[in-house]
Amino acid sequence: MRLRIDGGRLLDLVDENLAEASVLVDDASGEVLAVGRDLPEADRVIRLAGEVLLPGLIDVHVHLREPGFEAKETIASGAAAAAAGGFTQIACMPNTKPPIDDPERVRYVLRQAKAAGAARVWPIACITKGQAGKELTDAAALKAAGAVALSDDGKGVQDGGLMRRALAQAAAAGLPVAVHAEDETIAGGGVLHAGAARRLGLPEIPPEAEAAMIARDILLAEQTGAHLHVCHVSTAQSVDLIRWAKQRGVRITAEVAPHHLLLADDAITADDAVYKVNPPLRSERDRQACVAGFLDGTLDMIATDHAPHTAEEKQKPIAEAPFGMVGIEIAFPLLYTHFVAAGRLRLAELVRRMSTRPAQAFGLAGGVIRPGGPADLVAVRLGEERVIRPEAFRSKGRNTPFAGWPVCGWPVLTVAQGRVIFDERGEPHV
Ligand SMILES: NC(=O)N[C@@H](CC(=O)O)C(=O)O
Ligand SMILES: [Zn+2]
Ligand SMILES: [Zn+2]
Repeated sequence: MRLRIDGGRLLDLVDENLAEASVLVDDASGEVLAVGRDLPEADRVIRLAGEVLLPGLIDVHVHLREPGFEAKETIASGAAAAAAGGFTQIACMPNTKPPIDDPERVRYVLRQAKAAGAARVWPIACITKGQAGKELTDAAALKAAGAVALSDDGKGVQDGGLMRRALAQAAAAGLPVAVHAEDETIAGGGVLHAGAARRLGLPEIPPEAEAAMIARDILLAEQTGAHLHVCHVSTAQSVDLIRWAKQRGVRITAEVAPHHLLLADDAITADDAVYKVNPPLRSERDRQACVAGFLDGTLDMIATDHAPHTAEEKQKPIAEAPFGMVGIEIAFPLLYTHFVAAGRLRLAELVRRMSTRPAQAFGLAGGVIRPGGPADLVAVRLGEERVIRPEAFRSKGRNTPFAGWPVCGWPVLTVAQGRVIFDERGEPHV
């Protein structure tokens, strides 16, 4: 079926202009057939009201919780939440039960994702069997089954010698290694950054727990030639180390989560586990260093680290509740509002950091709307302000500290592989 989308304003990522243009897509090939004015007839026409058309967003770090933790999220609910957030492709972390550490489990994730029919899902497989940090998985076999990266996300690989062999094997297989950098001997069972930890009388996670492991992995990536992808960067030291690694020519990419750009530990004034996340919300100085690193490109891309948990789990005190925040349905509006509308970043640059760059780093097609490219796009209403209401999320997870924040830039139509996967048009609220 050929679908034509009229009435939108297309963002050109080269000259950064917005121009009225139609897009003709085909769900048989999943490709864009044509872009421009006076396009040919289609089987179905969607008429937009001047919304801005962007390439589908791509999030390389989400937790879909299936198999094993379906009360938190399923592949179907997470992929639908992604579509509502304007994401057409997501890569999911393997810290499920059982963990995704063999080819059959990779294929299981792909099958469930296909059946869900929402955002496309790319499985990330474990670095070590069972994420136990003892024995390596088979990188080549995992890649052949469809894994796009390796990660033991949720914890760091504590054994440096094992990590060195993991990077060598991943380099040979052609897979990036996405690291959750956390030295457990430094983190020592902490739960919050120093300021909030002191106020609430809880143990801290020192920033060195993250930065020390990033330093180790940079040196190992340089030595093995592997592509090191650093997850959820949260400290000033980490940003400096990644900047240094890039100057040395190390193959490294890094992501930062919206919550680490927009919140610091001074937001935590009570024992409320909605603020509990790993790595923790850091100092205001760390937050500003992450913002500077994001703006100057040291931190290449946004990834949400969408980490759904049940209300019951998050009602526990900080000491006992699980780490994690959801974010995939609100990432674009939050960043559009606080960076683009605030005049700190151009729209085209935000789109590169949420679509083009993640696609390049993980070897995915997409990140640009062009004939012959994947028919993945999102229409957003830049001017319409709405308040974040977790109860309206498609995700099963409601655990976000951004509830009640007024933001604009909401996605209203998401198309993936030429098929509508989210449509919430209707009258603009303003
Ligand atoms: N980020 C989190 O706080 N939690 C993640 C694990 C992780 O990303 O390390 C989770 O799986 O819940
Ligand atoms: Zn992590
Ligand atoms: Zn994660």
